Amino acid sequence: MKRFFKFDQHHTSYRRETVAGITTFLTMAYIIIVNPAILEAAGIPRGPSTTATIVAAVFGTVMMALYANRPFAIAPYMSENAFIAFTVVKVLGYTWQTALGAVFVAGILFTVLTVFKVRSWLAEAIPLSLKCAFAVGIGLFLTFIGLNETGLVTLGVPGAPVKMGNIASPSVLLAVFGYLLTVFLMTRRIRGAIVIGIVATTVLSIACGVTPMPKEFVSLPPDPTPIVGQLSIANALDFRFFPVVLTIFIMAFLDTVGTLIGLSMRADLLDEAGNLPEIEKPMLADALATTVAPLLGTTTTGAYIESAAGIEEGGRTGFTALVVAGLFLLSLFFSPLFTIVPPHAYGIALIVIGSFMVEPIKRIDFDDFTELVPAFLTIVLMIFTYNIGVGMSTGLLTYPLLKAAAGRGREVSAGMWVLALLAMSLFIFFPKM
Ligand SMILES: Nc1nc2[nH]cnc2c(=O)[nH]1
Repeated sequence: MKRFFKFDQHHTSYRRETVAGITTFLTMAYIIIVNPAILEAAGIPRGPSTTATIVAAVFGTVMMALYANRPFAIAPYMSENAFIAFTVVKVLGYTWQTALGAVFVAGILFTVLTVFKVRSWLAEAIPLSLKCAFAVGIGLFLTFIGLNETGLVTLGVPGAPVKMGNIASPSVLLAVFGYLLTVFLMTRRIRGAIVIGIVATTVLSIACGVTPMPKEFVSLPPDPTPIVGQLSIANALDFRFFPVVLTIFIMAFLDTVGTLIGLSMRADLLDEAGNLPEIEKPMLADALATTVAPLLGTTTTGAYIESAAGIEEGGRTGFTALVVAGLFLLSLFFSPLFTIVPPHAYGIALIVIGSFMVEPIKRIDFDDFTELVPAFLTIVLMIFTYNIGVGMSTGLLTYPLLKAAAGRGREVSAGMWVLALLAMSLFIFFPKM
């Protein structure tokens, strides 16, 4: 087993990988509740949707573990479920069956492009400054999500979109306690600091009566058959639906590429040229997960930014992903237990991870405007539009344009121009709200 997962090459151990897997799982377990809750707005029934969410995560993450041997977890994307529920179904008026058809078409397209190595060719065309910006932007985006989940930052007033939360409320105080505990443990270099922080905060929260004790610990998974195989591929292929299919495709395409590169940078898995060796493998795991998810009755599924939590705990191989998949599988039967972890407990991990993920900012050339500006726009738009795809698209579009404007167009590779075109089409076709 150790040889299969190449533990020696990655200087890792069962203990470290297991702690990493538990950490990543606890950081992303919210998806078991949140994904079905969001998709209910699209009309997908919550019970079957919970089972579909878990099974999609297990499928993708097992592929990532056993085929790609990378410490990345896979689950349905939050940016995409919201886009599908609120924009495609609620605003544009399509059925969820048609929307899932679009996800399936995008998944097939991903798979074909991955098999023909087009995706890895494009990923390798991205310059180092943008790759660093992806990692930094994702880190700060995670922090922003964490600050919001813990209640430290809340929705603002007109003219000031965010404001400080109520720091006297018990849940916010618990989050502050959990955060300080976690960073203290990290300063003392204690492995598992993030898990300890999450679990200690959850236990204290239950003890203080802020989080209710679950009424039961074991439950049978809801029957998913009402939504399995209900997607409508024929409707999704209607040419009037093309902008939606393209948007789903581009958003997921850029998100996955950026996430894989950003996480790999943090895990020190990139080679000297800044590329991830055998990147086709995690990409194929991700592409197949996106293809299978709509068949199960859920939305675009891909490599999760929360995997950064396990990477911080030292997770380097597919064994970390295998632990995550195993815990997701268990959650099919123990969901009341796993889902008690409140947002003010898992949010802590997201804030902590952000502080590590900003490190590559020092590799961005601040003295060269043609490198600095696209990287800067990537980072700030990722956070302030609350959309990884928009930040990346802006960086990918402005990079070649600024190089050309500076008379340095020759520094831009062919693949980068293709990405710029893809990025531009996101802005053209992104359905207007
Ligand atoms: N990469 C990525 N990770 C996520 N984790 C939760 N939602 C998302 C998402 O939309 N993209």
